[in-house]
Amino acid sequence: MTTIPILDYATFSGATKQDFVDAWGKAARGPGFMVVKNHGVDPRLIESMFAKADEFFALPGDEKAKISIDKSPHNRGYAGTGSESLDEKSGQMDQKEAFNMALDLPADDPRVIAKEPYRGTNMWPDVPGFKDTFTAYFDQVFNLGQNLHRAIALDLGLPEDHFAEPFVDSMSTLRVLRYPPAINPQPGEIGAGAHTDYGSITLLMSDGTAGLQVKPRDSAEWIDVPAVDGAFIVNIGDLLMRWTNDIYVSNPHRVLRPVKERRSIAFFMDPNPNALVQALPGTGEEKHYEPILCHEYLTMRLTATYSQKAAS
Ligand SMILES: O=C(O)CCC(=O)C(=O)O
Ligand SMILES: [Fe+2]
Repeated sequence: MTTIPILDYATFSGATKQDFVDAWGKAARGPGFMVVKNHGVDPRLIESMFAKADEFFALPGDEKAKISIDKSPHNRGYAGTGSESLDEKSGQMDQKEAFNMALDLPADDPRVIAKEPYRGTNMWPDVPGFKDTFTAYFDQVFNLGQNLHRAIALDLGLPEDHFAEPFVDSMSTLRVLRYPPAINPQPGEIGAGAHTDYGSITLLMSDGTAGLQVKPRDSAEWIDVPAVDGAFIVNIGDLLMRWTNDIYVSNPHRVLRPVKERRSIAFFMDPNPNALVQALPGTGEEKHYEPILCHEYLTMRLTATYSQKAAS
């Protein structure tokens, strides 16, 4: 039976640094999911994130619709309940609402003017302190993610700063999610359909309400991902699986419809849109994937997620 390991980030220094790297490597090759505690992200900031997300989700529908993701070519803004299907084959729309933000570039940035993929400005709701809280959280979690990529590099026998460059001006996305409670949930009813994440790693903070499950590729069973108070759930995404030529595993996961409201904060750590993701040195002679640009891969996956709406 697969278990989701708990890693202590405080050990990633000094005499115990290699222990953390080894624990990371084992988790990344196995379930592809781990709990990371003592991560250094300010607990008061996490609390503020949930508070600001609650204020936002409580706004009237027409207020949230003003910043609809449909108006953004850059995957930003508000996605309403029933607008996404992470499991395109299920025929079910996800029962969740969400708000996304990413690197904010001014309208006169040459990359915005040139209409480079995923380069643009955020759409903010009219909630006092929302932008500052989200921006501060984005920065702290991105910093943690960069440090975790140092552990990844060491585990793969690469220079510790190997991943610094591909994450300059990254297209990482911060997303808050709210799953409304099911009045009378039926077996198999989902909040978020089975899927793998698209990027490098995801750092997820939940409010502790159960529902997230993972199905390791070698398992027929869905396993509950434990909610450890204040800790991040970190999982491997598809681009890191491609980068490591399948040494690391990006595993399918889903969220069951909760009986009480559930909120989570996902930080999808994705490289620079123009980063070329191809098998890293030392990951084997036989290449399992064609090299792909980060933005090409993301567009392919996001199009599938939203296409159900057009079809329905
Ligand atoms: O809300 C969660 O716990 C997980 C959400 C998720 O897997 C996703 O948005 O990719
Ligand atoms: Fe996910």
